[in-house]
Amino acid sequence: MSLQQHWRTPLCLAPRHLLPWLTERGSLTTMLMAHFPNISVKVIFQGWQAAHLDEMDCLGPIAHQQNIACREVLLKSNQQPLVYAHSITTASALRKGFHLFGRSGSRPLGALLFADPKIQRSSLSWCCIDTRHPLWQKAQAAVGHLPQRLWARRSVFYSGCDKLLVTEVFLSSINCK
Ligand SMILES: C=C(O[C@@H]1C=C(C(=O)O)C=C[C@H]1O)C(=O)O
Repeated sequence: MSLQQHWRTPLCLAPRHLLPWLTERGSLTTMLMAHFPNISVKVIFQGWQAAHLDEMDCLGPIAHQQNIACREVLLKSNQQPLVYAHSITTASALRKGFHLFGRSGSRPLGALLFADPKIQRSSLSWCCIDTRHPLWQKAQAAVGHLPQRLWARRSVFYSGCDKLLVTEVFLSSINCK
């Protein structure tokens, strides 16, 4: 059955082994480190990019007028990619609440986000993305061959009025040990 691609997909449709990963409210990086050896962050892209249509509304109307700062990474265990992550924020947020976004480098973004008590996180939402979704296509460009459908989650981090949208796509190698 081909699931509709929308971010209100009920979790009951997700594979059981992915549920702990899809629902983790703390740092995903920290959870990966607890289950896999030698976690590293490979930065695929860090710069300005247009937001995808299904992301625009998450950042609010300001995102329709401003450039969007984007960071794409692979979280890997040794050389095995586990998660493709895509994070976006606005130019004005870069100057204020998420001024460290552009300087994370190969440090996991979560190390910055979860260290700041002023930063709050919205609820998680989930989607089973397929080859039509731009993030599936970007993950494939980064990783190579991928299953036709991948489960992803996303949430908005808030620093005051500033917003950062983080989307994490779980690659087939991740299996909650
Ligand atoms: C938000 C977190 O940071 C992780 C690391 C990211 C990065 O370095 O760009 C992006 C998303 C997350 O998978 C986390 O650890 O939960």
